[in-house]
Amino acid sequence: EDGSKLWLRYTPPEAIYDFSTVTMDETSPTLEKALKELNIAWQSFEGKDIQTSKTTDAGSLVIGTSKSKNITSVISSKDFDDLGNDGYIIRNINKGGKQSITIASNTDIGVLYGVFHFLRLIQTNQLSASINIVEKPKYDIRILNHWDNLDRTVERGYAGYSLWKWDELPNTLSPRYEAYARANASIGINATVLNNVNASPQILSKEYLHKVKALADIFRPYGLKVYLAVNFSSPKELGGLPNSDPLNKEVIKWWNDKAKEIYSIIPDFGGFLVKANSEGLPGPQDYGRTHADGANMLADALKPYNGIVMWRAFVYNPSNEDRAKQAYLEFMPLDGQFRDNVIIQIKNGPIDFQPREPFSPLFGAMQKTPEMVEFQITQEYLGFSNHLAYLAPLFKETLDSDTYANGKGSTIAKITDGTLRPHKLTAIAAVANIGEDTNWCGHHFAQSNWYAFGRLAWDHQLTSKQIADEWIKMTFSKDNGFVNPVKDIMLASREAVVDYMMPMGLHHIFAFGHHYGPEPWGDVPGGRPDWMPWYYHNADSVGLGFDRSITGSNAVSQYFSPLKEIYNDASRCPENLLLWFHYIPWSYKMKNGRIMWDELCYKYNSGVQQTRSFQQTWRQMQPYIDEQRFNDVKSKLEIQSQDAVWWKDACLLYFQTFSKRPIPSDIEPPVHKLEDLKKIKLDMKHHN
Ligand SMILES: CO[C@H]1[C@H](O)[C@@H](O)[C@H](O)O[C@@H]1C(=O)O
Repeated sequence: EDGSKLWLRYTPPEAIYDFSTVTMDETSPTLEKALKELNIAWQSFEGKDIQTSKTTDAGSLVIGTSKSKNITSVISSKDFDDLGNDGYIIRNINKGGKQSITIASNTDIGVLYGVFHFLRLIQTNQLSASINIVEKPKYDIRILNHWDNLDRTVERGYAGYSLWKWDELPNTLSPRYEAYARANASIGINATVLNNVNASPQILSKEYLHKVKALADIFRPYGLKVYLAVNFSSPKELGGLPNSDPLNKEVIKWWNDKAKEIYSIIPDFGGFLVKANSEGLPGPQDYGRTHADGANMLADALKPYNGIVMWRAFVYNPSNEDRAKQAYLEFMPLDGQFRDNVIIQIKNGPIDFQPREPFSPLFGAMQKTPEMVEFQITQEYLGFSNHLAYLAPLFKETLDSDTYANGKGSTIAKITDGTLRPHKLTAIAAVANIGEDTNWCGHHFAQSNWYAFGRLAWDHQLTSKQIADEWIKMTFSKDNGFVNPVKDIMLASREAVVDYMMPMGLHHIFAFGHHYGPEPWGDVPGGRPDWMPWYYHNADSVGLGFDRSITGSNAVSQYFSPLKEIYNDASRCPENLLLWFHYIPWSYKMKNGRIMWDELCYKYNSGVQQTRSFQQTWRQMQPYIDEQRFNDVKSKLEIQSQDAVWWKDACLLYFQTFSKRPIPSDIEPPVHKLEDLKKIKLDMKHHN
């Protein structure tokens, strides 16, 4: 039992609904996958293949689209009006005294999603006799971003090499390609960007497009569309043109021709994801043009084929006095200038996937431009694949944040899912944590973040608890003795990471480059200030934190009222963001009466204690699961708790050189010396 089966284990549940015969009177590659899935489950539950029949008398499970006679004879056509492309109905229908469950959709992919939902209900013991479910996704495009390079290294990937074996494609096809598509379909993910946003121009070469086509062909029956990240300089680098200026006619023609070529090879190609003028990558600004000029040129090339452009807002610049302000400053003036097949892809926070950030103030601010969230599933800043950090609470914290853009209740979820702004395009993205490792994600619990992203992209109203509950039951065990304590670990885990790494709004005090361990003292004389930890923490003899108030960088003014006033006022600012928005004296009184320095010590300590309690709980879980996964998780939790101590010691000992105050006597005293911690950077390599 190695974890390779993800949440698709189909261990026999308490009660099995009889679907030994499935009725279906249509066929398509996707419907065949639906039958195949039912068969995998039935094999696992009962050790037998399912039978299929074309008429409803035979089976107790009927599946099909609104074109199926079996379906239209029991479900009225108006029930399909509201389902869109991906929605479905699962209904128990009593016909002449005979019960049968019907799974129906406008499309075959909707049927497949319905089948996965039905199987999830069985596996989690939730299928009821009176079932009547109508579901459709909140977002049209539910997309993974792979940061996979063509040499198969993965930027910020901690689960081995890339799944895509470019050297073997298109002739040799790994079975994992289908397994990947199937896993995505099971949670409603319907799109994927195959390559890194730091994109090689080579991906658009004819040779690579044929490799991409091979993957697209495997993914298609599972409803998974392929997109590519493109390098803005491709016309120059790949096409040999003198420049890649988006207003140059030759450049425009190059992209038009390229789009035509792509669609002749992959007719349902999704579109482009672009990182431009960010971290040294080329972009329209190289030619004095704007993000809108660049995005629109690509959008025009893709438009005839219904392709879209996801243009990233991840930009920052050392000349700005506050990195957190840059995206807003660059993009707000362009609101209203983008084509209708462009969507702006914004990281959840204004800096960079930190354990906790406030939401990016761009959300809701661009009134005329569709916006989408980019989350990071891969744990670049949350302990890689070594630390257990269940991210649904982080994702939901962003989605549930009220921007006040259209008055109270303008949550990021409602801004981006079309509820408040009827944009043509709605989408949600996350940077994948998937690699070649047998268990896909490096840590068994990291699979839950892939799962949670898919589930929330489908329905952001689901709670973190519900998602954890179903994931645990399908992945490990349905026994409450296991489910409840493990769910508690998961639900507490992200906050524990915040506590032992960067509590109270601290951010970006990571070690240079690898972003695993702490390096609050880090400095490169003459280096870029916005890459230096001191730029973010500002520790000195008086206090700690980044002053983003009106009298500081004034980043607070990028938020709508009343948030800007709340964030601006240290006494009203949520304490978990205090040092994000304010520079606070060490002796400042917190709401609980402690001074800021003491509170910082208690927070770091609490993070460490939580990792210890995770270990304790996990040790009791041995009877419930297989040896291998039990031990894998046990040793990872050990690493996590050692790392937590390292973080606490490094940050407290370093900040103490400024605060000059004692560490409260009732917390664990540091076991390291600051000089030693400074000598050895905490790197994941330590543990291998
Ligand atoms: C793909 O590059 C990444 C880079 O590795 C990462 O450290 C930073 O978080 O963000 C960049 C981005 O999102 O573009």
